[in-house]
Amino acid sequence: MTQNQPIKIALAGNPNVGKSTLFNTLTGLKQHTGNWPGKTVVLAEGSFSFKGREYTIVDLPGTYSLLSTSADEEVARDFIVFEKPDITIVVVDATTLERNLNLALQVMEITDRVILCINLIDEAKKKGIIIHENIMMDKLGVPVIKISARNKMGIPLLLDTIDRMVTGKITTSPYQMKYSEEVEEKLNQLIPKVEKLVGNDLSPRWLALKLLDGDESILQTYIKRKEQGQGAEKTNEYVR
Ligand SMILES: Nc1nc2c(ncn2[C@@H]2O[C@H](COP(=O)(O)OP(=O)(O)OP(=O)(O)O)[C@@H](O)[C@H]2O)c(=O)[nH]1
Ligand SMILES: [Mg+2]
Repeated sequence: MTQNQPIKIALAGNPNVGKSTLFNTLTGLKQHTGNWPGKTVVLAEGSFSFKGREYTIVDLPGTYSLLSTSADEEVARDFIVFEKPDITIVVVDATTLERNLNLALQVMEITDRVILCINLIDEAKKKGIIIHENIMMDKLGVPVIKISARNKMGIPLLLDTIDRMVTGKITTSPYQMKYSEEVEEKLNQLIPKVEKLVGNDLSPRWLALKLLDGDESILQTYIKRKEQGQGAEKTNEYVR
């Protein structure tokens, strides 16, 4: 992250949680949004500035997981893995928080530069749902911000949190899922080998998990991109 290059932000989240609404709120762009799931199929990129810094922001397709069982999941996952956004904002629906956290935990396995954005807080209030963001923040190890993207509520705090993350005033230590003893043992054997292959390019633990799961697609993509000399700069490839 250098001073004169824009900071890259990715918006990830389940379908229909308000990612595009937040994207429009932040960028002021009039991107068309609708209330049916899976609508975002190509990546839209916008920009904004805050406290003298330029940001680019990419609206990823809505997915329930990053297991690459669908094209959308693969696009979202590959963007986070290979384009390495400086910050990934995971947008979740305050009224279906538990289900949404599945994706958040998966993102947190790939990158530690995560902000959890709990959207539709107005709907949650109507339903009497109370969310203790400080407890969540402690448990998850990343900033947790309550917003209503449509009503532009919580946006100043979100921007401030982005700024403090960029300037290193906030450091994160995302909660890492622990697996069974057997899996953890295999991971311990595999991680040093994976580290030799990918160094710091990808999270070795996450890649080792994928390999244990029988998913070699990320490693193959990594090798292919390496051969083609594609670095983290090639964002435009994904962008409309
Ligand atoms: N009540 C309420 N509705 C919201 C809020 N934010 C977004 N919505 C609505 O939620 C619906 C989905 O919003 P989108 O921004 O299209 O959601 P998305 O996550 O981009 O959806 P996909 O691209 O399909 O994954 C729209 O009808 C929005 O108006 C909010 O803060 N409160
Ligand atoms: Mg959308």
